[in-house]
Amino acid sequence: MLNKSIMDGDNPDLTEERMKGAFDTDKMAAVIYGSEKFAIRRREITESISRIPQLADSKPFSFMTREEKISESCRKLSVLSEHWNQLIDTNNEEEALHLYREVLGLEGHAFSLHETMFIPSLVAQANDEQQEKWLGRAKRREIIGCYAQTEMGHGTNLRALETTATYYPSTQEFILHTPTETALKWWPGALGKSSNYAVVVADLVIRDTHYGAHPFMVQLRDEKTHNPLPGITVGDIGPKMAFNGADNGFLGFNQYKLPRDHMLMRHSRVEENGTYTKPPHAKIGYSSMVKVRSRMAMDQGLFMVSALVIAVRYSAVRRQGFLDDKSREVKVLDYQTQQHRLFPSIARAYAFIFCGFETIQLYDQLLIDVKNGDTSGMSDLHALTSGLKSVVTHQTGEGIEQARMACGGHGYSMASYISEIYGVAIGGCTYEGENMVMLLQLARYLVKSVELVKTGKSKELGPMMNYLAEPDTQIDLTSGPEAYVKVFQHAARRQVWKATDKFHQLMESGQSRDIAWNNSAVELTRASRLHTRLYIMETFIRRVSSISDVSIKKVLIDLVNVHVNYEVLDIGTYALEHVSSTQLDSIRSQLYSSLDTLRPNAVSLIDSFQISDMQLRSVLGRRDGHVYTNLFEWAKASPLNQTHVLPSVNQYLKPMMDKAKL
Ligand SMILES: CCCCCCCC/C=C\CCCCCC(=O)SCCNC(=O)CCNC(=O)[C@H](O)C(C)(C)COP(=O)(O)OP(=O)(O)OC[C@H]1O[C@@H](n2cnc3c(N)ncnc32)[C@H](O)[C@@H]1OP(=O)(O)O
Ligand SMILES: Cc1cc2nc3c(=O)[nH]c(=O)nc-3n(C[C@H](O)[C@H](O)[C@H](O)COP(=O)(O)OP(=O)(O)OC[C@H]3O[C@@H](n4cnc5c(N)ncnc54)[C@H](O)[C@@H]3O)c2cc1C
Repeated sequence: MLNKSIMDGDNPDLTEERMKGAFDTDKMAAVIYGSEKFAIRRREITESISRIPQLADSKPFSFMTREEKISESCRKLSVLSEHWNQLIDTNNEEEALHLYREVLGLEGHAFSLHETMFIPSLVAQANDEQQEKWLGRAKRREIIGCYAQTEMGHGTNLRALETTATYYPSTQEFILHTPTETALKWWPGALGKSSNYAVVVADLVIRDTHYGAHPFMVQLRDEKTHNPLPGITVGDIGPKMAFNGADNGFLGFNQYKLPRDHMLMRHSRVEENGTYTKPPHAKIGYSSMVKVRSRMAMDQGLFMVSALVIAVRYSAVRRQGFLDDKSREVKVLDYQTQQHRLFPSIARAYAFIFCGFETIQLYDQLLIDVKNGDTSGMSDLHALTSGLKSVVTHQTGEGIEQARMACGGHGYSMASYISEIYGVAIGGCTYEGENMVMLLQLARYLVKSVELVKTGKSKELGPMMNYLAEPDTQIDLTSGPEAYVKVFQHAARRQVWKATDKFHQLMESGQSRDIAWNNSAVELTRASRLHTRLYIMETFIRRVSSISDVSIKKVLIDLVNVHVNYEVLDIGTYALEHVSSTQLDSIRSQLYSSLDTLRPNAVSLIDSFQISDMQLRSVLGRRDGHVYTNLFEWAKASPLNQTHVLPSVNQYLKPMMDKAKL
């Protein structure tokens, strides 16, 4: 059996799809998740969870209030606490994240930021003694932490954060203070009600000198009563577009005293007498953000996959309209428009996940290098992850929204759960640096790279930048995916140079650097996007070329073909400089035939992600494909259907109708 999801009693339309798949889904899972070992561990963890009934949702999530969602996730966390060690290797971050996704889903919970930013901040920023004191406690979950940086008035411009941490040598303490309303910390996940500790980012002040944003370990609540400590104002910021299982919070300090050794001092130090030692790299304190950005291609890829699992499975059981055979309606997955809506996103999701593996490894390596005193890789990774987080979050949002529309009316129902996936994923366009701002961070790096080429220093170009120094060449589009890489290189190079030239010309015309930058910003963001999409394409092709299993490689090459054709057409306006409109027509034909080629493997390609029904929380995306019966059951469970006559009918509608009858 090639597709391991085939089960007796499943919807025959889905079974038929799974029989058509030309590759082994377990083998594909090993490729997706980086190793056979981890793919097996994922399945084992999912299987073990299913044997603990208390970890199941106590009722459909979509019918829960915000308070119920928060209470439900806390209940499950307490059940999990009895099983951590038997379920996962607690030192393995990927296993922990898989466990969280399976049991708690994506709407957030008390530990939302604990694993993703609080512990990583301690790992990267705390010195050995501080790690000794707090890291073990955090890992054992004796304390719950979050990452409190953004303020009501400033998120993007970290240099303008208003919260101060003023050091007094006489008492060897910092005083944390919130000088204005806009200085209130605002947004941190799990801050409002759950966390009792936070890594707080504040402006370090010593003897009236401001040293800028630095991280501090701060206790917020009493460990026995969970009440806020004196001098601390903390609470929930209210409901959000999605992610409402998380208590994103506000936080204010009123002259709150903090011992000297609570500043995280791996890289910068304040001595007892107030002497300040600066870090080896000015932006080293930003590392927790780079850590999350380096994960975002993977995490967003998985968000997009969840929506695609739902849309592709549903499209294989939804029958509507006719093609040749007028005796039976077709699966909507057979329509070219449906395939065009979904398959390029499947390709992007695979590509994002392969990029994600690469950037996660790059971050882990950087962490080791920085510990050994080598900060030289920081700029490269900052530039790469800034562009990548911006492109993947935007394209993931587009892909999920198309997946929702591909499910027709039922996609709009919470029964599909796609709107929740969209709401959570789209937050990624904003958190960890607003997308435009991060594209402009990459643009700084691109402009500097062009300046190196212009001044004859091409040898100093960073990784992935050599193409900026290369001349345009003839492109032979029949020579395979590499030709499409060339098209992207041409388009990205041209746009990067064009934007840089514009910026330089504006400065030469007398504009200040900042004004010239602002007046070139749209062109600069375009350059960043093209450069990043080139990186994604190259990584995808490189990863697929490295695969040895013949059947897996074949279907992934089909997927690469969908990707490269779609991507080049999508940047048609830039590509036109290098590709004729006749060539674009031929790319269009190739795209349509590559959709056709991929069609028999569509369900197996998304089954390979092995996302459980528990995690998916979608009636439309059920693995067994029994959509209609369960849709009716789901609707019957609506709180509105627990009584025939609602109180509001008796109170308002009936009297109104009765009055109208008189
Ligand atoms: C459990 C399952 C997991 C799945 C996921 C579930 C979903 C999770 C849901 C929710 C999680 C939410 C987590 C979100 C948490 C947050 O949002 S935390 C807050 C994040 N905040 C930001 O990202 C703020 C963005 N702003 C910045 O990063 C900076 O202000 C800035 C980089 C935009 C500017 O910094 P500034 O200090 O003003 O520097 P510049 O003058 O612009 O640049 C000077 C040079 O420094 C270089 N640089 C900047 N940053 C870095 C860095 N990190 N590393 C290396 N270098 C850096 C910059 O490129 C400049 O270099 P040049 O001078 O050479 O050009
Ligand atoms: C779901 C979610 C979870 C979050 N979790 C956390 C958390 O755990 N901890 C935490 O500290 N924070 C958290 N945040 C806050 C988040 O990091 C910030 O909202 C984010 O960094 C954007 O900053 P901002 O809100 O100040 O946006 P703004 O900077 O105010 O953005 C508004 C507009 O201004 C534009 N803009 C701003 N500056 C520039 C510029 N220099 N050039 C061009 N355009 C510019 C932006 O592009 C955008 O269009 C979270 C946010 C969300 C939505």
